[in-house]
Amino acid sequence: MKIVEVRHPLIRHKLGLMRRAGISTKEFRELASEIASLLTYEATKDLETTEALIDGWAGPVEVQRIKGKKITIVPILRAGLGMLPGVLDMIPAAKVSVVGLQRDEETLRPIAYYEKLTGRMDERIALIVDPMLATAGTLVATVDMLKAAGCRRIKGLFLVAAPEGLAHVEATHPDVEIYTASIDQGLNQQGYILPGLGDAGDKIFGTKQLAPE
Ligand SMILES: O=P(O)(O)OC[C@H]1O[C@H](OP(=O)(O)OP(=O)(O)O)[C@H](O)[C@@H]1O
Ligand SMILES: O=c1cc[nH]c(=O)[nH]1
Ligand SMILES: [Mg+2]
Repeated sequence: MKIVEVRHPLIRHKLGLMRRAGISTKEFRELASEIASLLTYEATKDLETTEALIDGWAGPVEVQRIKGKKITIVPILRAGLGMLPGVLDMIPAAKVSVVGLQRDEETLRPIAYYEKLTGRMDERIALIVDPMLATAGTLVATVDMLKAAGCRRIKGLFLVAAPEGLAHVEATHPDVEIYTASIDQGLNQQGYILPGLGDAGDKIFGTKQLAPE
């Protein structure tokens, strides 16, 4: 299975800023979006291009264009919305397919509450975006939805991933590619990633903060 921890200095620096206790909503949002742009750059390195002849300023010129039906971005509500602007900065014409899932705080199982996918999913590369890959229950349920809609090429972009979640994805959907800014130490008893970022949804939306244990 392809798992890429993107260890670029800009990403490492920005992720370090995100880990500070007491970070503001504004700063957390900005950094989530900036790292999302950098992860998108890495995750789209293998897109196929095709040549086209166009009228340039000095006459005909051969240029490259991305081939085929292209990409749909799949933000997972809520927290995935925090990465969406950064991904759209890199791929402004992409269709966006939104899914909504929330983890039950007791069982840690995801509850799906929304699904609105764009057309022709079988012809697109899906770029799932979510800041956190913890147990991976949310990602596995999202991939199930996308595959049921015919999607065959799926990549996931995460700010932080836990080894337990990566093992879960590898056991269930080894064809999915994962790009993350960091593979962290692991999960605590409440299913939060350590050292992690805390509750990414709360930090992006300015709702309740996770109290330190
Ligand atoms: O890998 P998992 O164990 O499934 O956990 C990861 C999920 O948990 C968080 O969302 P949350 O359920 O808190 O929803 P929210 O985005 O609405 O806050 C996070 O944004 C992921 O979607
Ligand atoms: O560490 C975690 C795990 C799940 N969801 C979060 O927001 N943070
Ligand atoms: Mg949350």
